[in-house]
Amino acid sequence: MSPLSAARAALRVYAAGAAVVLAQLLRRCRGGFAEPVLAPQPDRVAIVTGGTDGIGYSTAKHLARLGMHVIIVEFLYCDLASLQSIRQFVQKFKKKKIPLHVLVNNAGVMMVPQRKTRDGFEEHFGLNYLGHFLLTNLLLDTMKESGSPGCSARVLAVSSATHYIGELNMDDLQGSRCYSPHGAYAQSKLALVLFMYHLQRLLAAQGSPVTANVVDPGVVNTDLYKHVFWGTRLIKKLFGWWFFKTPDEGAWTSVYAAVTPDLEGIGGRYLYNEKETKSLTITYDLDLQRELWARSCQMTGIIDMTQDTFSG
Ligand SMILES: NC(=O)c1ccc[n+]([C@@H]2O[C@H](COP(=O)([O-])OP(=O)(O)OC[C@H]3O[C@@H](n4cnc5c(N)ncnc54)[C@H](O)[C@@H]3O)[C@@H](O)[C@H]2O)c1
Repeated sequence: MSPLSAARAALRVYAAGAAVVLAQLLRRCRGGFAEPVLAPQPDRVAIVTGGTDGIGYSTAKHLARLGMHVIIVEFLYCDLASLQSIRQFVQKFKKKKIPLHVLVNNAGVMMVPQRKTRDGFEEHFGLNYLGHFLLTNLLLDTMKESGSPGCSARVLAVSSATHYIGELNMDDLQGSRCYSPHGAYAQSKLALVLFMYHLQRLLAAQGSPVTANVVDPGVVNTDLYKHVFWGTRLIKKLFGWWFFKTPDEGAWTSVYAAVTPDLEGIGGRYLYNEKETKSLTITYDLDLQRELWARSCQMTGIIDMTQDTFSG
């Protein structure tokens, strides 16, 4: 990415954020956000990555209140910036011999300075996207066993409105030529959408009782903003309580998508404010979905089952 493209990416991220904040403000003036009413979920198990803070903590809390057994990644230690740590986490989880009905791929970092994960991937791409790609793939067999027709297991990925201005640079996924923290964050959130859509097609083709959807929490008052420009941090500090959603409000779309009967058997959707909405046009590009999936399999060292499923 050239310096000019990096500046353009920053402006576009701020413009996308401002548009969401404005819409949230209008909604606040018209009565605000209402907590979805959901039925108890006893005997169901969920994993929420990044469940120690912010939206993830609120998601875990709400799911636990509905009666779910919730595993918070970090309490069962998992560093999503390390492929080895993810594999160890999955091994530990599987030793528990419990089912898995809901996986919320929520953890993330935003606009961090250029740095790498333990495996040498750019941090946004490696942690926000690839870490969840590996985690999900390693847990899929358990989820397939845990779901049943009429009571599917559910995979969710927490994306963001920034995906709308994201660009997937297949020639330089690690942003090594010219790093833009804004572009890298947006790319990781775009990759998550492509991932969920492709996964859903794969699961549907296999007739698996597992669905995959994307959730967008809106702009939420959390610590995610600690690396953004100081002026933005100041605005958040002064007006965040009014402009931004609270972490509980930000979690509602995740909680809704995790348990609502309205989405039973339904996947491949982008959900915002508990409603389906369109994602960026290129996210529906099947070739791009397939290409990213294949590259991600190579990068994480897992076998690509896509060819067998779609040709068989
Ligand atoms: N806050 C917002 O306005 C907003 C908007 C759109 C999308 N999101 C997305 O929501 C998700 C949650 O963000 P948040 O706002 O609650 O931020 P947050 O900073 O409050 O929480 C992030 C969580 O991710 C965890 N995490 C970070 N690095 C990790 C690692 N290496 N391994 C395991 N866990 C790790 C942290 O421990 C923390 O629990 C993120 O994916 C973010 O991109 C947030």
